Amino acid sequence: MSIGIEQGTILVFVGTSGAGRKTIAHQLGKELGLQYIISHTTREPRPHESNGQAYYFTTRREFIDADIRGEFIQTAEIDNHFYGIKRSDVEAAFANHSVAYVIVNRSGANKFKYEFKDRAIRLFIYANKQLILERLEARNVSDEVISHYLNHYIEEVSYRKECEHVFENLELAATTQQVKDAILSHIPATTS
Ligand SMILES: Nc1ncnc2c1ncn2[C@@H]1O[C@H](COP(=O)(O)OP(=O)(O)OP(=O)(O)O)[C@@H](O)[C@H]1O
Ligand SMILES: Nc1nc2c(ncn2[C@@H]2O[C@H](COP(=O)(O)O)[C@@H](O)[C@H]2O)c(=O)[nH]1
Repeated sequence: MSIGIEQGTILVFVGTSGAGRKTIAHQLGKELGLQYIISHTTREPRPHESNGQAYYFTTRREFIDADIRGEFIQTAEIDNHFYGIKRSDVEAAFANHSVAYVIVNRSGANKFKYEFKDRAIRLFIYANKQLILERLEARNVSDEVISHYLNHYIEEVSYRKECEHVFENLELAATTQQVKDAILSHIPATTS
């Protein structure tokens, strides 16, 4: 069944980098049958990231050309890298799903809210800076990535007041359940 971009609901996972957005979003994506809309980026893949899974990795030239052709629904420049989600990927997601999700920063969340209005549900997930640092160090994440995460902390954390739902991710299973309950308050349990 084709829902179309005009009727689909978009879940916008936003928050402080490293707080657990990806872990929670993908877990619930699997459980609830939600379609992930993958971003395009010009940054280098990190260890364990493959093309078409975490991101579509692309060159600056390709990204700029696609942007000039008006292919992106939104773009952001973060730490000298471009990120964006293509309108065609959003349309493809809603061709056979009524609910899809994205994982973006605050400017991306604002853009989806502007485009989808009440059909955009912003789920803000955060943890305190010290906790993020400890979790990332425990996972042997590089110093460069850690400082990239923490440099944007203040800018991102202040966005929580504008979001429909806010979660502090202390205990993973409990937070995942809270996010699930919030999602199910907007959509039926079977979505695809
Ligand atoms: N409640 C939790 N307790 C301990 N570790 C957690 C918890 N939630 C997530 N983590 C771990 O924290 C790390 C960061 O999580 P994740 O990659 O999901 O964050 P993120 O917010 O999506 O970050 P980004 O998108 O900026 O990379 C992962 O190693 C994940 O397993
Ligand atoms: N506005 C957008 N933000 C995006 C997009 N894709 C990812 N992101 C956010 O960028 C930062 C950095 O991500 P990282 O993977 O390089 O650490 C993070 O907050 C992402 O959620 C996008 O298409 N648009």
